[in-house]
Amino acid sequence: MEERFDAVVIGMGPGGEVAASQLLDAGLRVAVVERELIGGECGYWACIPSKTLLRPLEAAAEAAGVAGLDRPVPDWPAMRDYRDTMIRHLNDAKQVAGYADRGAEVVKGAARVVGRDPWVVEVEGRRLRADHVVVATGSAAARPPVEGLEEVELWTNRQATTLQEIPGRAVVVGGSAVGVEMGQFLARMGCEVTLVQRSGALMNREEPRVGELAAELLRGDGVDVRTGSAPVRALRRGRDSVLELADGSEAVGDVVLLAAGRVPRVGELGLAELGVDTGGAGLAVDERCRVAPGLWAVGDVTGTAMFTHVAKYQARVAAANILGRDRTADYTGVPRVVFSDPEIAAVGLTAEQARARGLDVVAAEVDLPAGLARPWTYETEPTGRLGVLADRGGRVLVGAWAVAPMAGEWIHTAALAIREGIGVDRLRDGVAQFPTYSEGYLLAVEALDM
Ligand SMILES: Cc1cc2nc3c(=O)[nH]c(=O)nc-3n(C[C@H](O)[C@H](O)[C@H](O)COP(=O)(O)OP(=O)(O)OC[C@H]3O[C@@H](n4cnc5c(N)ncnc54)[C@H](O)[C@@H]3O)c2cc1C
Ligand SMILES: NC(=O)c1ccc[n+]([C@@H]2O[C@H](COP(=O)([O-])OP(=O)(O)OC[C@H]3O[C@@H](n4cnc5c(N)ncnc54)[C@H](O)[C@@H]3O)[C@@H](O)[C@H]2O)c1
Repeated sequence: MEERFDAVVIGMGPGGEVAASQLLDAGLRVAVVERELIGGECGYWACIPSKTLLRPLEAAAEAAGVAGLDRPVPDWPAMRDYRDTMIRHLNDAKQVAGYADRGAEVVKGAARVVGRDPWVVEVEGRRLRADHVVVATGSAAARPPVEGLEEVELWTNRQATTLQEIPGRAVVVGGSAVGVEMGQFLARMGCEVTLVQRSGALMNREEPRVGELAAELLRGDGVDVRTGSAPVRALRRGRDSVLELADGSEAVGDVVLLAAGRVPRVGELGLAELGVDTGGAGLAVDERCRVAPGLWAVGDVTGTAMFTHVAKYQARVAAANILGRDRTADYTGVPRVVFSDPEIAAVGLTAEQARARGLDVVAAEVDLPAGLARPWTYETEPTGRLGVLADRGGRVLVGAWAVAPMAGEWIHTAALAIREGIGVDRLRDGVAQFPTYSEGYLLAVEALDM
């Protein structure tokens, strides 16, 4: 027998939760399907535990960096306990009850789409028929094709973010957001970290300068950063987990942490069998987050910028369209923040991306302590760099990055300017609060040769 719904949401990470909430609030009859925990990767094994673990180390470094305070000593059992509170001890009973109270049919189990026109979703022997299906199944850690990987003590983000004890030595494979955040966390907790990055630079989707600064800050924490090298073979030597690298060297640890990207969770849904194209780097969606009539996808599964804020944004776009309000997604000016200490933030285009779009761009980089008061009131040995990129023709900002304290907060000035097309001349007329890091934008736009 088929149970009938207006919408079925598959996967209840941040994308699924926002989609389901909007549809429930609008009075639709909604079934939500989750095979693990409501809250998704983000809530239990990604954003929330990683940011919770990084914060005490940032606070300790901040205390050590001001006059008159000593560096506090991290209390690992207390940090671990708070992390466990934040990840709800991997228990989503309250979330399940909360959605049921709001009128959702909550179904725990792995969903498969088994029928089209109308859409039918099968979970644990139940058949859920719906006018709309929202796929929000997220992504899993990519496993690089390295011979012998099964031999070593292998961690993904899941083991890293729920770790109980700090390993003595770790090899981190991948040098972008996960690698930089977890590499710094482990190093600051006393672990000997080797970070192996295939690309010639860390954070290789950002400006090369950002990668240089990221490498500098990790090296400052004692991380052995090896760029331009990837593992070719893995093996166990006694208790050691060993990676042989393409350049002939070795990286040795007690654990090997995979931070080499994510793979959208598409394959197990049965969509290919129903004629849906699943061949790309994610479930392809149009600007309304539609895959096919009545079929929608949001979040990491779409392979679009894999961030929680993007998943939630796409969910708002898809829900609006399901509810009959025409809305399209615009990814201009979406911020990208790595929560290292100091934070690494970026938004918009890199110079290379801008030139590929035919823009005539001009860049400027400023040393914030050289021009501002705030870095000096903030810490005794201040650091901070801000870069901006402008289009000469349109006289607007098209990109920005910052490596500085709290950059993840004040990058939003640039995000808004880029999204709304606020002109360089208008920014040059800006008045930011004294003394703040935000004043850096005036220095940077004044430094632009245009
Ligand atoms: C270590 C780490 C740190 C991160 N930190 C940040 C950060 O600070 N900020 C940020 O913006 N992003 C961060 N990200 C990225 C962020 O976690 C993802 O972009 C976000 O989780 C995507 O949300 P989602 O809803 O698409 O998917 P997910 O959070 O992956 O949720 C998908 C859900 O679908 C369920 N599911 C899958 N298949 C099925 C099925 N067949 N049937 C039923 N249920 C299914 C899963 O169990 C899961 O609960 C981080 C990622 C990692 C790995
Ligand atoms: N603060 C945040 O918002 C945050 C934090 C963590 C993760 N995330 C998101 O989660 C996703 C996954 O992050 P990620 O850092 O794992 O992936 P990523 O795709 O951003 O970067 C993977 C890195 O690994 C490198 N790499 C790939 N294969 C390799 C190999 N075989 N050997 C060595 N290096 C290799 C790549 O050059 C790349 O720099 C990203 O979309 C990221 O934006 C966001």
